[in-house]
Amino acid sequence: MGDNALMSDVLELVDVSVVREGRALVDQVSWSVKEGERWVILGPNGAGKTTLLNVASSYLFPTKGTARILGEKLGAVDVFELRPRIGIAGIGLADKLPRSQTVLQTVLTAAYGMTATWHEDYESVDEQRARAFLDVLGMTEYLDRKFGTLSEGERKRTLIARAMMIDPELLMLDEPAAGLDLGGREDLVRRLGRLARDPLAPSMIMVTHHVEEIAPGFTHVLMLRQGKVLAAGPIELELTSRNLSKCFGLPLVVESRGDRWTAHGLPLS
Ligand SMILES: Nc1ncnc2c1ncn2[C@@H]1O[C@H](COP(=O)(O)OP(=O)(O)OP(=O)(O)O)[C@@H](O)[C@H]1O
Repeated sequence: MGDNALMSDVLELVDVSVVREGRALVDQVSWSVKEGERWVILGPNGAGKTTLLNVASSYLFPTKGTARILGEKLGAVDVFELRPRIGIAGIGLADKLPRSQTVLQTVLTAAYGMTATWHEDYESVDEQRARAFLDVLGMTEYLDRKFGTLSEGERKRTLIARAMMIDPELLMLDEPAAGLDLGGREDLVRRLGRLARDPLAPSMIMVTHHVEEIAPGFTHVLMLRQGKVLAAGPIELELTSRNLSKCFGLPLVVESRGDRWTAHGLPLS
């Protein structure tokens, strides 16, 4: 990473609101993500995290405000040119992918912007890349397994490899550790940590509910509550007990141990 002057904005939201049925799901959010940064979006259920991620990935237009993604202004750019530059690993995608395709095919099809069709004429260089990403995510033993037979953790790791396959400039991870058991979560956090610390890896934005899921190497946090930004900035400055308590609406203590985070509620008096 260079110094600030050298970093360009990967994402620049100015006063962005998303209003539905008279309610601001995202409320006057101003937020910028610079190249190379790794952001965590934290917030309780219904805070607007997914809505914000949908704006940041060009799938939702703000009702008010302006959004620039990878230097392009939403509304003035052809989103079909923009979207291939953004990798998204969210469990919503899993339902759209054919269950009968193998893990390798599931990742390979991403290179061609498809969810389904499988050709026999993929370039061998693409296959090598798909194998390499699956290896990074610990999926080498599952290459020939049908996607539909994978466990949730295996499916999530496959989806991250798939998102990497397009060589994205921005990688979005929507609750990648939700539903995983302790071992699965720790395995994923280790792998995400390796990715986050790789200077060649894309800028990243990860949505989560739990500070325990923040992998080492993540640099910034944005806390949302009722659609509004409560805090945004470097993790070591903003991930405080005070901010987290306000964010989740009850007294919480957050601690860092080594390069990881934990949080717990205070006992009832
Ligand atoms: N199309 C819509 N119309 C009306 N309300 C909506 C719409 N989409 C989402 N909402 C509401 O907006 C709020 C924010 O939803 P969003 O999914 O962004 O929250 P979230 O922080 O991702 O929540 P969770 O942690 O539960 O996934 C929720 O109260 C949700 O019910």
